Amino acid sequence: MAKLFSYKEIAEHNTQEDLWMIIDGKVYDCTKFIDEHPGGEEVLLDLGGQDATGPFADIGHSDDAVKMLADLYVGDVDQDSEPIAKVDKEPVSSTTGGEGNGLMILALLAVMAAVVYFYMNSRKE
Ligand code: HEM
Repeated sequence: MAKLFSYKEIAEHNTQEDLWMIIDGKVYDCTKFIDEHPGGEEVLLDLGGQDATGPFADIGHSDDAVKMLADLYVGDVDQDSEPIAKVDKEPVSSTTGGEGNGLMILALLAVMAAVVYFYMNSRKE
């Protein structure tokens, strides 16, 4: 039976010296392949420890590329394990962004109100 790895465990393999990724529920150790990848090492490093199913498919990799995966296979994803929240910081920054936008709209409204006020006043004179 294939060895099962939790999302958390897989996520820890995200460096140039130790790089795993998930494609179609399977776990691949791409460490030795980083230097050989025709698409460059950057894209692989960016997806280290994560699910690369979408990006891998989007490129339209050849059958040869798909066959290469067999050599890198180390096991399967434990689907019962807790998926890693993509980027923890994201909701925080988007909330801050939201607040920033709200303040910006308020400031704009205040400026517009002031402009209208002065315009009306200047017409009265
Ligand atoms: C371990 C997994 C991967 C293997 C074995 C692999 C293999 C290959 C191979 C053999 C090629 C040459 C073209 C082809 O035969 O399709 C290629 C190109 C490429 N790969 Fe990957 N790849 C992997 C993962 C990824 C991932 C996750 C990305 C993320 C975006 C990626 C992006 C690219 C790009 C941009 C090219 C260049 C395409 C071009 O210039 O036409 N690859 N890859």
